[in-house]
Amino acid sequence: MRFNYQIIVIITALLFVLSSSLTLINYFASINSTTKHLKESALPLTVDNIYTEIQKNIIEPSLIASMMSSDTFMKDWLTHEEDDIEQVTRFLDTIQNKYKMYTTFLVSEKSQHYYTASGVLDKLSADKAHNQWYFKFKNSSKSHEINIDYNENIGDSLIMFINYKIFDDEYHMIGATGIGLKTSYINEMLKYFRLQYNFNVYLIDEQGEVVVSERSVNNLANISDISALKSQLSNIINKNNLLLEYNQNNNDYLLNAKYIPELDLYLIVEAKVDNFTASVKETFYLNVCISLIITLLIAVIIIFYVRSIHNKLNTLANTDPLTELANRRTFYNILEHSLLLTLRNNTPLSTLFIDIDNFKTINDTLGHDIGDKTLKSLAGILTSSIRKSDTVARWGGEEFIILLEDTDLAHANLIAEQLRSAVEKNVALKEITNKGVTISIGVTTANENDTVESLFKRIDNALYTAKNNGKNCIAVESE
Ligand SMILES: Nc1nc2c(ncn2[C@@H]2O[C@H](COP(=O)(O)OP(=O)(O)OP(=O)(O)O)[C@@H](O)[C@H]2O)c(=O)[nH]1
Repeated sequence: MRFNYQIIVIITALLFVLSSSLTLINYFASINSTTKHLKESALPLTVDNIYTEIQKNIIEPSLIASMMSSDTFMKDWLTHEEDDIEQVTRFLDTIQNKYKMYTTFLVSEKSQHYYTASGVLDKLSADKAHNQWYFKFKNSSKSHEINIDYNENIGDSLIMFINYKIFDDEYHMIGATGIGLKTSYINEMLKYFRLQYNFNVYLIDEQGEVVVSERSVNNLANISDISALKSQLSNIINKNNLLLEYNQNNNDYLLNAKYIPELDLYLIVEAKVDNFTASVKETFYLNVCISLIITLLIAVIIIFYVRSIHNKLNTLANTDPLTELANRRTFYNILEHSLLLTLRNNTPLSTLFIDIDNFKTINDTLGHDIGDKTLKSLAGILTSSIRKSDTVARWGGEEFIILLEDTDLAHANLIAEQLRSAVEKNVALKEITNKGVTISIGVTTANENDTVESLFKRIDNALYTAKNNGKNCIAVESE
């Protein structure tokens, strides 16, 4: 019986396909739920959180600047010849310290003086490059603006200015005031959003220009520079709380835009989908490896288990359970093969057919167990008496058969006689049966025309003759 590996391969493949399919289904379900969670919950919630943070960090300064611009003291001071500078510097200093601003300032349209908490810092001139912001702002229609700029009078760091125009009662612009925040502080805030929520956060104006962003991480100048978003600018501007999906450089992004009226800017919160599905992908690869290992382990266990059953069945099918000798079927196959080899190699092949004399009497007088013991003991004697290359089998009942390879009739006769004598004298058999056991043996040798059947017929005749000749003897049936 040959071991069939094909079925093991099919079972292993089926197991692998099954576990891989489940892992794949699980993977796509996880990706879907992660993306859904991102779209429907994480992103909108984060936008609200960030909006609150921005309110705290930018809107509050913006309100302070707005409050400064409408302060009556400021208006009065500007319209009354700017006579007591100390008064205005104290005002600017109080606001700066109270709200922990980096700087506070006031520009007088009339004198073109730039005041800070330390006094007059500069005299503005349209010719000076770093004063250009004021003249642009003055000429714009905006009442306030956010301007990120250097101010060489304050220091070399980049500062975010929140500028508000000051109007008199006739709505003439009489100056500008506001506060300055260090952009490193804004950078820290945006960096916090990125690290805390894994989102890229920035603020754009109506033209799509990026007004506030985390420098060194986000170098985007205008949202239209993202080709996938070029056509979406009007949607971002017109629809509040817009959710967009786009692909840039083979990466999927989700973008949520929200208008912040206090700043007149649009908050953009952008999520790279891969950043959120990376752990799902890692889990997927891990699951594939685990299912592969488990499938292989199951395959190995199946192979070992099926092989052991297969071996047991093989043994059961080919051996006699009582004596553990080859059974009739096995012997038949071996004989068939040996006959072919004999013909081909022209070597002699002999067989001995052995029958225990009066075995029925042993069973009847001493019982079946003793009969079994006698059979086992005789099997041991026969096996140990022949060469390893020869075959001994239990033919059935109390009959045994021996195949003697490369043995002619004379030699087979000699071996038969030795066996007969050894059994007759065997002490163990005498102990088992009290009076000992004898056997009759039929001997023959194969000729070139022999088939398994013709050889059996001859050897059976030989045994019959031996029995008829009085048992405990050998009879030869020549070829
Ligand atoms: N204990 C035992 N007895 C068996 C087994 N197989 C066959 N027998 C018995 O062997 C006996 C064979 O009896 P017979 O065929 O009459 O042969 P015999 O008594 O040896 O007589 P001769 O062959 O003429 O010497 C029968 O009683 C069977 O029941 C077995 O496995 N165990």
